[in-house]
Amino acid sequence: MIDIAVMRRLGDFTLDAAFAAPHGVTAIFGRSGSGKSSLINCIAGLMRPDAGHVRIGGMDLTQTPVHRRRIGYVFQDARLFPHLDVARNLSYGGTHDRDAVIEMLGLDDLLHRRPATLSGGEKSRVAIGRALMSNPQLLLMDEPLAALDADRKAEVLHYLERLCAATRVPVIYVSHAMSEVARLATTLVLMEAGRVTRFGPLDHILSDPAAVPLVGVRDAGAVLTGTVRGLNAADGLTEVALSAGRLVLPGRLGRHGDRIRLRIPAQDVILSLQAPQGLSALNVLTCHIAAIEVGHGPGVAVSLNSGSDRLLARITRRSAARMGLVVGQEVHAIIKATAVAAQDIGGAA
Ligand SMILES: Nc1ncnc2c1ncn2[C@@H]1O[C@H](COP(=O)(O)OP(=O)(O)OP(=O)(O)O)[C@@H](O)[C@H]1O
Repeated sequence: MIDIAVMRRLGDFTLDAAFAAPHGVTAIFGRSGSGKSSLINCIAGLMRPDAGHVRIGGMDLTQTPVHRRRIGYVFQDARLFPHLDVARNLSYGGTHDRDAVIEMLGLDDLLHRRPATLSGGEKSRVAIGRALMSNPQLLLMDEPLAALDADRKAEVLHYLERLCAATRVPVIYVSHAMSEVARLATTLVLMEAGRVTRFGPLDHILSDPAAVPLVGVRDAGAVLTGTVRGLNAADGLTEVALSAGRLVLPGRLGRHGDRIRLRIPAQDVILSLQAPQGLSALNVLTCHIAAIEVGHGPGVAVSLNSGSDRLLARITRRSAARMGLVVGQEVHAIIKATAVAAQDIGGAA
């Protein structure tokens, strides 16, 4: 269990953040300036909180000297030693699980290279490997993909997914990119102006219409887990089975039987009272309205039950009134296949 409550004044800014999370991957999400880095620095011991505690498995790290905290830290920039090759960079902090880490992060072919010859994505993978080989009791990652271009991001995200699914080391992952968070995390911590506004299981928060203003309307969207049922090579579409329906999505998304996670942006879900016909969209799920949350603006967030899955739709207040939407009502959710972007699809942890 991770149990954190820290207070720290920084000029005009006050960090006053508290949350608890089970082991697993905890994502700290918030916009720039919300205090994510200050919080992670307090956890790492790089910044001293004025008050509070950071308990990991019962040990209060704020009462533990930094060199005894056993924290692995991966920064935005890889911070490798330029004069050492990858093998020596990796073993700098220790050689814990060396072979497994090298295999998991695909580092075998890089061991004799110097950092200057590596791509940004390769550097990131080495930095993550180095942190793991120091045998940490907690792994902190502060926007590890922020400095990478889209292709390198996708490459490292793939390895991070494997790591997050396989490792028993609790991970705290800081990001302001919801597509990363939704693919990696089990617990979500939302931050705003130095405070934690919400924390809990990622799928609960992302399908909760009341959390939409905290997540941000553009980033709002439920995360579902489905099973790959088949790839149609002729038209390049993959069929994914959900608990009460199927989605057809573009691209090759794993192999038959794989469990995958999908993030479906709330703004890309259209609601219909009747089962639609003669529509180009391939994905229609029959749902029941679980909750309706009227925001301050023109939007309304609607959460939907489809079997045991939860979807989230964001429609205008005007549409909701015109359709007479009420809790319990049956509606049809239409999802355009291309609304689910490649970066929003990943292996299920
Ligand atoms: N040493 C300091 N003195 C004064 N203000 C500080 C100090 N360190 C951070 N701040 C302020 O605290 C706030 C939170 O900063 P922090 O870097 O923790 O945010 P963040 O959520 O990590 O942002 P980003 O995503 O841009 O990295 C900012 O307004 C920042 O200017």
